[in-house]
Amino acid sequence: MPVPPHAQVTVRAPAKINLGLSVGPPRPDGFHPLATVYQAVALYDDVTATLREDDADVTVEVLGDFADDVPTDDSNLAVRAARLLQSEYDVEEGVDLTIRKTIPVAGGMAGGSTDAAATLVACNRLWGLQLSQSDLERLAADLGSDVPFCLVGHTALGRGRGEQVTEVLSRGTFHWVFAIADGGLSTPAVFKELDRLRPLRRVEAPEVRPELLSALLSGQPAALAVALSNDMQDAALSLRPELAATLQFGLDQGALAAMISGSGPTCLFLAADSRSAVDLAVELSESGLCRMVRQAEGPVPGARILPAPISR
Ligand SMILES: C[C@](O)(CO)[C@H](O)COP(=O)(O)OP(=O)(O)OC[C@H]1O[C@@H](n2ccc(N)nc2=O)[C@H](O)[C@@H]1O
Ligand SMILES: Nc1ncnc2c1ncn2[C@@H]1O[C@H](COP(=O)(O)OP(=O)(O)OP(=O)(O)O)[C@@H](O)[C@H]1O
Repeated sequence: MPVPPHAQVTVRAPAKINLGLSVGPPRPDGFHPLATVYQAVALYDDVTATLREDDADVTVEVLGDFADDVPTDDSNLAVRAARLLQSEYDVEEGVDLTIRKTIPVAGGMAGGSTDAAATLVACNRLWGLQLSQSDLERLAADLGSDVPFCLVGHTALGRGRGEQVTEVLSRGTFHWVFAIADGGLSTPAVFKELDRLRPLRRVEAPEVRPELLSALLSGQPAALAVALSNDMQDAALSLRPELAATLQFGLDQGALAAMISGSGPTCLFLAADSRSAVDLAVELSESGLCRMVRQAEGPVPGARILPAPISR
């Protein structure tokens, strides 16, 4: 039976990378203050929300490359996002969620966070809540530090624990290649390892490097390559030393820069142009150093509703 309009909404949700990730000493609440520059890249999960009119249940089904690694109970971040909307706005309807996953799980690319952001956008439309972008950003911050950025997308500065997001000017398009590792890394475990490796008294307040902001304004990949930084890289490499060989391989094959993505273990490479990105992706695929390789451009917008398919 055909589904009536607005009984089903699909939202496209991008992965994020951190072009700069500066981490301060832990706060009393256990979170670390950050100064980060996020960029949304064209590697997407699609979240489809289908209305349940007869009850308030929330269900989730996960399809795609990494489906087996994603929980389908109430710990799924997309389910948590739907339930948060229900409880805050006394919603009496339910939703069936389908996540088509392309973003690696526990890969340092905010896969779960972006599914949560997409679910907020989808259910806002599905349930006719008419919440503003700033309402959604407030709810997003309750779901996770990366979730507000996943709503906003493009290139943005993240402060606080990462949830305070302001857009940053960036010119042009950058070409990224991702080496996706076997298995994931737990974000809290990588923050813990970072604290173990650094003598805390000497950890300074987090800051964004001015050369990163000017490189983004210039739109020049060579300028961006020397401005990238990630304070979590040493901690991720300490937990997964074999990733150093993947980073070095990419540099040997002509990447302008190589870095761990967020908390890892995904390795990201900046290519000079789309042609070099294809060449690098082929070499990495044949290297046997990673589970799979993906290419994506950035920046791209945050979670966005896709046009409904045309039906007869
Ligand atoms: C590593 C990054 O991806 C960089 O953008 C984020 O900081 C992580 O963001 P996230 O996965 O949305 O993290 P949350 O779900 O908010 O927090 C998960 C756990 O990570 C740690 N955490 C997270 C963010 C932060 N600024 N400091 C932290 O110490 C805490 O142990 C927290 O309990
Ligand atoms: N919708 C979801 N997609 C992926 N993982 C989810 C989801 N919901 C809950 N999880 C759980 O969250 C954990 C972290 O997954 P996620 O893919 O968000 O990590 P990440 O990309 O490293 O996060 P970040 O970059 O925000 O730190 C997974 O191990 C999984 O158990």
